[in-house]
Amino acid sequence: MGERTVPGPAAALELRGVTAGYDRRAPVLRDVSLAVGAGEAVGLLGPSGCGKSTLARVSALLHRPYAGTVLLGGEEARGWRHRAPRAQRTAVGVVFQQPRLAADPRLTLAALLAEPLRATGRTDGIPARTAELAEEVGLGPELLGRRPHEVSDGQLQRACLARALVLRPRVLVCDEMTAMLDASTTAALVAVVERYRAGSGAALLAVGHDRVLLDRWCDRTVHYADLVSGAVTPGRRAPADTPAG
Ligand SMILES: Nc1ncnc2c1ncn2[C@@H]1O[C@H](COP(=O)(O)OP(=O)(O)OP(=O)(O)O)[C@@H](O)[C@H]1O
Repeated sequence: MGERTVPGPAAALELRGVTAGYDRRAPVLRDVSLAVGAGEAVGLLGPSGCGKSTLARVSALLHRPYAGTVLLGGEEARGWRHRAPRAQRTAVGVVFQQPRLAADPRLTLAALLAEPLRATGRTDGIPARTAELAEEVGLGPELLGRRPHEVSDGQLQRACLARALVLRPRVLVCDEMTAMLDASTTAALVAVVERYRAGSGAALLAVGHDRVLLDRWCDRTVHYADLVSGAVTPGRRAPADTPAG
């Protein structure tokens, strides 16, 4: 009798042979593969301009690759940006480096937090959910009525993180989330992410330049160069990173 193959648990996020960029003739990502296991935290290092943010955007279904496959919980992505099925779009939360580019300047922080709830028709209990999240990320209630230009970068990034968590994603992508922040705000936001992961079992892909932070924060740290043409095996450590950017 032939040996039975028992399938392993599906990765929370997987990129298989992804080629992507902004010009088909010169893609930024070429045949890149990466798997982030369910509940796993993976740090991604790499020199400035190598394509980490592009990879983060592909992972969050915000940028359509030219070739290759993105899987969420073992299911192939079936669309990109607003064409992604709602269940897949909401399975990934993303936080970018620059909150001022990511946040709509016309919205109050309360409206910013509630936006994904409204967009997905989950309008019941919005004030309670936004208050709960604001407290979780350390945003005082007096800040919720302010607009982005009336708060600090750190406060706005706390709001962006809360917004990324409001739909309780299975995967969180943090693209240099703390690069603009001081040490205490960095520690506070990392703690928020870790509390969320401990409570939800969500996976994390944390892109950054700070090797010490990523090593401390994540289960493993991979280097972008190791992702090209072949998956990184769990447990493999990245070689020393050259600080860049
Ligand atoms: N919207 C865009 N249009 C054209 N080219 C772009 C665009 N965004 C990024 N690029 C280019 O794609 C390449 C990879 O950029 P990306 O932002 O993914 O790199 P990165 O590794 O995140 O860099 P950094 O560490 O400096 O943030 C760069 O050469 C960049 O100039």
